[in-house]
Amino acid sequence: MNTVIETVGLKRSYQDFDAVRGIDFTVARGELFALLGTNGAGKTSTLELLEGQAVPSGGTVKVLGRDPFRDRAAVRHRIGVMLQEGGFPPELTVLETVRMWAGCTSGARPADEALALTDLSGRSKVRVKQLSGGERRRLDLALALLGRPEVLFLDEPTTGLDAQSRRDTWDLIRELKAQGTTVLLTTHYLEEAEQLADRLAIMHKGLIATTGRVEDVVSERPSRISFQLPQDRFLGELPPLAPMGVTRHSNEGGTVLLETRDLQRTATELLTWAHHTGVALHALDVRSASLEEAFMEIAKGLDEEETR
Ligand SMILES: Nc1ncnc2c1ncn2[C@@H]1O[C@H](COP(=O)(O)OP(=O)(O)OP(=O)(O)O)[C@@H](O)[C@H]1O
Repeated sequence: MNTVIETVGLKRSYQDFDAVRGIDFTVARGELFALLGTNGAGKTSTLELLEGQAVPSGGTVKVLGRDPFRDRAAVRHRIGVMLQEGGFPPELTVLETVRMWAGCTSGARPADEALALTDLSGRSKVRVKQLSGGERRRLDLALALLGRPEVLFLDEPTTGLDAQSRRDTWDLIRELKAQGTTVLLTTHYLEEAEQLADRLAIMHKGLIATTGRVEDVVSERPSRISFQLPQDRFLGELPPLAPMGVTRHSNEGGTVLLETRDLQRTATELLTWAHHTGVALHALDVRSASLEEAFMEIAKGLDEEETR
């Protein structure tokens, strides 16, 4: 594996508050790694350490084999950074902003190319202060792409974008990845991680709660089947639940909920039973585990552990 980003026991504290409490992860060349987490989990604090904007309080971070803070001169021109809130001079036009930035970037793409990539060509003469929130995000991205970076750091790149712009940005990120760019992004949109990420980490209160490929993180969670039995039927009439693959069950207010790690087997056996006994399962809902459920359970589970 050609490791491009590596953190070991990485920590960041603000005065006496530990925002990042020792995290380890690696990102290989050409990979897209998504950092997810609840508000205040420590994503931006981590990203800033990777970008060389701050010194860790503990542990180590390497980007392209170097310390991004100490070896800033060697690393800076090989990375692209899209901050959560880029600050631009409000009176400059979009084109002037890109040209100004290009002047400080070695080997910059032509300004027109950066604007075309981010679908801002039609807005080049508009002053920055007149852009919508979504257009500003795209201008941020255009600037991050100017130096044809090997590694791209994107902090919530599609926040504030409408559905179409979000999908266009995903296409652009996929294209950059196909060209070999390594991408680390933070996002609150779980669908974004599902669409783009090769691997992800879910952070909670300064720690990584789980990490892996999307399917691995999701497969740790159970799938669910829920339905209502007719009033003259009882849960006990079903075949034994454990051999059907059911790991947990409940029956609240007439709604039966079955959890299973073998959705196909459980659903098949349930429907076969219903067919043979002539029972109608009302409001039947069969649902695979999703990243959203994994996320919610992790956040909830860790909170419960802390309050114990
Ligand atoms: N400069 C600072 N001084 C003190 N505390 C800070 C500072 N910056 C961030 N924090 C705190 O550190 C914690 C982590 O913040 P961070 O911005 O890294 O979280 P995040 O995961 O990016 O959150 P969000 O999803 O809300 O953007 C939060 O509790 C935040 O209040």
